Amino acid sequence: MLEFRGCLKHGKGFRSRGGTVFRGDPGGVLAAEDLAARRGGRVVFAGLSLRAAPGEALLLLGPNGAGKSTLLRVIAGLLRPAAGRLAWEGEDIAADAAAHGARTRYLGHQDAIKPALTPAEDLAFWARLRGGEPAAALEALGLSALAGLPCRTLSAGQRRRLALARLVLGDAPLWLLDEPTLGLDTASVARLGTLLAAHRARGGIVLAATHLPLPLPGARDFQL
Ligand SMILES: Nc1ncnc2c1ncn2[C@@H]1O[C@H](COP(=O)(O)OP(=O)(O)OP(=O)(O)O)[C@@H](O)[C@H]1O
Repeated sequence: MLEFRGCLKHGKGFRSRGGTVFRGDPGGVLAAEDLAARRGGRVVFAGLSLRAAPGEALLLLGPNGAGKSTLLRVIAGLLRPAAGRLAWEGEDIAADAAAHGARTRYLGHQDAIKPALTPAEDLAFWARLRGGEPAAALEALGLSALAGLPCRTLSAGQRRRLALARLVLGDAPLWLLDEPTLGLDTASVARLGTLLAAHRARGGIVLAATHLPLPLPGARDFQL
């Protein structure tokens, strides 16, 4: 059984160490209990429990096919668990899927970047849904100089940076990242490290699946 037990409820009205709160969501504890997932009729994992408190980061580790992406998709609410319970601040995430969607940023393998749009247009679209400043998001990932180019001309690493730039739009306390550094150069990995540190300092949670080194000091390993 995979375990990371010790689920405790924090009180409502959490304030982060930096004093900043997430608008519309005060931050909270994510807890999974006895979670199971099935794909293609096969059980990928079962009996999985974990907990992440504000400011914490979990590194999901394991061989190809272990279920890291599956777990992130389940936590994102994109895949229904076959068993078990997922809770935010003690409340089942299924009870309010819209609220869970609003508090979650999920970076998957597919980036859904439209080839004809520019990075500025892409981020403006997401900013209309989530809030935030596209220019600041471009700057955070070093994309300002590429803001007006059609996305079809971006390199693989530049596309990844654009997908990462969406994370910083709006206020979402739960970041779920699948191989976030794939294709990134050294400077971009460092930029991502700065973003992750700022997110955690505000009380945000990071769950990241990766086979590559990730700038997440103090992250707990979670083996699948
Ligand atoms: N759409 C799908 N339909 C059926 N089976 C799937 C599907 N997606 C994944 N699987 C299976 O689920 C299992 C877990 O896959 P998953 O992508 O979660 O693993 P992973 O740990 O993220 O792997 P990797 O390190 O290669 O990214 C694998 O055995 C895979 O074949």
